[in-house]
Amino acid sequence: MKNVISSAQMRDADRHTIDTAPIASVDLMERASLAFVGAFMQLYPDRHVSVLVCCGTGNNGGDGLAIARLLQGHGYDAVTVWIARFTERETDDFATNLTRLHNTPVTVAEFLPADELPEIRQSVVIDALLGSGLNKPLTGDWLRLVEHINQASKQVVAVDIPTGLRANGIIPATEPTIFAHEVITFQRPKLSFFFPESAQTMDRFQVVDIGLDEAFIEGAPADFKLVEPEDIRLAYRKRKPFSHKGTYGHALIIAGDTSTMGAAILCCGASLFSGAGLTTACIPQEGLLALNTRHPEVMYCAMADLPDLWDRFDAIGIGPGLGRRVALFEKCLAYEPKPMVIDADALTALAHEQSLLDKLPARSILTPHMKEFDRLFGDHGTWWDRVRTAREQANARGLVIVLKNRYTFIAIPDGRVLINLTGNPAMATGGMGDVLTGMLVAFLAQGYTPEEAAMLACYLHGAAGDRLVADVGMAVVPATQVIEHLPAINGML
Ligand SMILES: NC(=O)C1=CN([C@@H]2O[C@H](COP(=O)(O)OP(=O)(O)OC[C@H]3O[C@@H](n4cnc5c(N)ncnc54)[C@H](O)[C@@H]3O)[C@@H](O)[C@H]2O)[C@@H](O)CC1
Ligand SMILES: Nc1ncnc2c1ncn2[C@@H]1O[C@H](COP(=O)(O)OP(=O)(O)O)[C@@H](O)[C@H]1O
Ligand SMILES: [K+]
Repeated sequence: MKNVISSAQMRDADRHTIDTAPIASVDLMERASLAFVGAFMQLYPDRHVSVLVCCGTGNNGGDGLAIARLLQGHGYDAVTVWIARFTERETDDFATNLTRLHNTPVTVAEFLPADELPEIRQSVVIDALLGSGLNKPLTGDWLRLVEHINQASKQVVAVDIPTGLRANGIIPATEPTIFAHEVITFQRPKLSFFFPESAQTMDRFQVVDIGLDEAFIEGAPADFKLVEPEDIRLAYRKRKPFSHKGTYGHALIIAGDTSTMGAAILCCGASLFSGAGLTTACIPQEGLLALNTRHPEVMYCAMADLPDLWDRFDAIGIGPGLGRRVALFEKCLAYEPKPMVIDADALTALAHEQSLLDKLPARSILTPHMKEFDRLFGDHGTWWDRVRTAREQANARGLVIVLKNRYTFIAIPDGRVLINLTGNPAMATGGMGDVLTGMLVAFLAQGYTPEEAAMLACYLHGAAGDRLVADVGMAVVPATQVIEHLPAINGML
């Protein structure tokens, strides 16, 4: 897993790399700018595209000046630079890069406070006004310039972070920022990029390596960790030659009601395709025909038989489409504790009867989306607050809380939050959460720890959706397709 680090830690990594590599600070800026230009050229290969690079006078602006020079060197023939001289301060590396830029044909215009801003005629604006040095909301001339750029409705590519966006995940809705279509960010994504409020500021980001000392970054204390493909490869256990169905555990899915039987069937299908040795469904009897037709491999257990059969199961998933049968949930909490995934209607039951929270088996997995989370733990005005509560609750109660989102946050008992990067908006369709729950139960049944199960299920669920978009070209991914695509994921493990 990779650390997500703060701006202050990034500055430390910067300094450490300069001291130990060793590399001159201005050469590190050159490396960052080269990396930016490499990514930019992929986005805009046409050398005749007109580009306006808007620079502040700090190091983000210094990057902008180097980028303008490098683009010109690569044959981009319509590069213009604007410098916002709104303060007398400039960094040394900015000054060096300005001298270097003056030796090129790139046109440079400087603007003082209150100067009138000309119309922006270029097609693409590179935002190098302010970066991770942002220390207060934009006001005055900065705000005026940012609004001028936003109003021009051009394609905006931000250097490192959109001007005005804080890096630390706290994104006040009222703080103005530039709107960037693309962000090319250095070494690590900024924590804010994973919070839904960042959508008011940016569309997409990509990370470029600028050669900072990785060992130093990974040695820094970090509460947020990115789940990487390598983590999945290491955690995932391939099936053994002499194994049998008993090796892979027995998953019980307690789900479904008359009008929501599909949720139970999706959940069972996901368990089946995620490798549980056996899957049993505790559904209303009226759903049996559908279940047997769709997944003849899945067994059935009547509600009344649950207490007698309970010992057979290695992991329990409860909640998808459970509807009026939620009383079952309370009953199950009285049986011998088993690894458990609590979703959907079972989460709502928890919200109504908070005392049940204390009865959950240790290290249970809760899988709320935003609304379920707030019903359970109270309204939250921002995602930062919501994630903070998830951390506190996971830590205090020893739970794994899978807070579902474009980037799902997995709060684990030790206080850390794992961020899952896979998945895409084509997956924003009903039933997708039921699939995730079935996957989680299957991994628990196979003996994975709740943390491992959460990491594997979230990653593979999103990766299956990503494959369907990238390889099959689907614009919308129905949940059944994710289930059927899960075996194909095996090829990447
Ligand atoms: N590893 C790194 O940290 C590297 C950083 N580089 C670049 O350096 C940037 C950070 O540079 P700086 O620390 O010089 O800071 P910035 O260039 O982001 O900001 C410059 C200065 O503006 C002032 N300021 C902050 N918020 C303001 C506001 N709202 N209104 C008016 N003034 C404000 C602050 O005094 C700040 O130091 C990064 O974003 C990145 O682009 C790269 O050059 C290379 C490596
Ligand atoms: N825009 C998106 N990007 C990535 N993943 C998404 C997106 N929209 C939904 N998902 C994923 O799909 C699942 C939806 O879960 P949920 O809202 O509980 O669905 P349902 O209740 O319909 O089953 C979550 O795992 C979520 O992360
Ligand atoms: K910027």
